[in-house]
Amino acid sequence: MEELDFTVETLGECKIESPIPLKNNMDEAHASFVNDNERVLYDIIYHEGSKNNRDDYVEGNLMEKAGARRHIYFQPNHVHAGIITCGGLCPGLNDVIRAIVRSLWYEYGVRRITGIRYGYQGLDPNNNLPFKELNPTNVDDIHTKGGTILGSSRGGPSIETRVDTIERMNLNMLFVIGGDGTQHGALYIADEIKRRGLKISVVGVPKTIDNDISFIQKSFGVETAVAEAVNAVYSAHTEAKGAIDGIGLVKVMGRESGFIAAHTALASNDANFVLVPEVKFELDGPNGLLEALDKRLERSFHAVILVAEGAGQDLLEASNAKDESGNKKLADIGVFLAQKIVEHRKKKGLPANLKYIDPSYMIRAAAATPNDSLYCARLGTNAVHAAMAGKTKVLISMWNYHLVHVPIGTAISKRKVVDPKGPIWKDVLSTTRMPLSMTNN
Ligand SMILES: Nc1ncnc2c1ncn2[C@@H]1O[C@H](COP(=O)(O)OP(=O)(O)OP(=O)(O)O)[C@@H](O)[C@H]1O
Ligand SMILES: O=P(O)(O)OC[C@H]1O[C@](O)(CO)[C@@H](O)[C@@H]1O
Ligand SMILES: [Mg+2]
Repeated sequence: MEELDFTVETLGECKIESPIPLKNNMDEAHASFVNDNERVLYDIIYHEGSKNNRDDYVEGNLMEKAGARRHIYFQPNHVHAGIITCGGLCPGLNDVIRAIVRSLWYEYGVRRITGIRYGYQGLDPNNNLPFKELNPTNVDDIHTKGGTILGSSRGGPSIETRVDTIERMNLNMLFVIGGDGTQHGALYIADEIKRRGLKISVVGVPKTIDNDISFIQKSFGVETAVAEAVNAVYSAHTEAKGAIDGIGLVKVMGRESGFIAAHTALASNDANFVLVPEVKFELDGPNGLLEALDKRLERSFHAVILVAEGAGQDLLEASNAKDESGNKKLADIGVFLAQKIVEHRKKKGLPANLKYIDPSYMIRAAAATPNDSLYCARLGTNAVHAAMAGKTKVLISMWNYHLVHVPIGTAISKRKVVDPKGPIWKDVLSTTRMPLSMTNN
């Protein structure tokens, strides 16, 4: 078995008794403390034939269980906590902020909580973005809204400048809510903090509708994104069925990982073609999408195509443009496909009734579904427990239905993608009955 590094870094020994049992309605029996050496198995599959399956459970493949510790590192009344949200929007950001604030305030009695505005840009003094004091009153109903009350951004100042600001603010814990880029930034910030000999805990909460961060069962926001995308596919299907040889085309986000498209296809059962970045496809020729689409229309008189934004980039004109964070700007596969399909159908003298729906930002800006809200609440609360216990360079993750600590370095070591030979893609092929010959993986 591949050996992974799940060793979590801590700032020092935990010598302070946790105040949780003293707070509010909580007694010792309900505090539900987690022993610091409790572990969750990374791999719960029994591998038949393995000489001794227990040999696989080497330390590296055990994940540290998240949760409240009986003894903590920080004295609550000395804590000044910072919260930052970075990268693209994602349903549930406000839920996580709310959970962090309430857990700090009510479970630990922390009274100094500061929101940093507009992501890492808020750590650049040149931007003059005022900090926002946070408390249970001003986060009270934010979970009912999409977006982030703190604002977000791409790009930002140098790591040194970010840490200078953190140092000037006198923070001793920073909660970093963001995607892969954000967590890269968090790791470098934590490295710089360590280099300066500061005791500041950096805890990440992985945010992404793309679901592309590794060692996380499912990122928060993904479920809401899929629910919204299903609505778009429903509309595309309805439009397609209402026209002669109607074609519904829906584009969803997914830069390098096509989970939104794959999960939406499985949830809606209305998509006939699903195009994701992980699986190359041809447009023209006997094995191309256009030919397969014609055949489908001949047979069923309507078709729905669901495409992830990162799919088919090899068919488009490459550009070297990058966004402020250094992410490659993608060409618009949705508009491209819409044009090519209409051109192709017209050239053949066939009906070209195509309706194109791009719900990308509607999906991302939606408020979290109840299940996502519940997940965010648990991630936020457990991020607080981790920080109070002096854990650093760590993300809160759900793995095998347990909340665990994953070192940020491990989580960002590889991107999670839809495996073209894995069970999710197999089910997509099976539900869509898309011709295998169309994809040349
Ligand atoms: N390699 C890196 N080193 C340091 N900081 C980075 C790095 N990549 C990104 N960041 C920082 O992280 C922030 C967010 O990154 P990015 O725009 O890539 O979004 P993300 O966190 O990946 O989220 P998403 O892709 O889901 O929108 C940026 O403001 C940038 O400052
Ligand atoms: O338009 P923006 O803000 O650059 O964001 C687009 C990107 O953000 C994401 O939604 C991730 O947050 C990607 O799926 C997408 O490529
Ligand atoms: Mg990213």
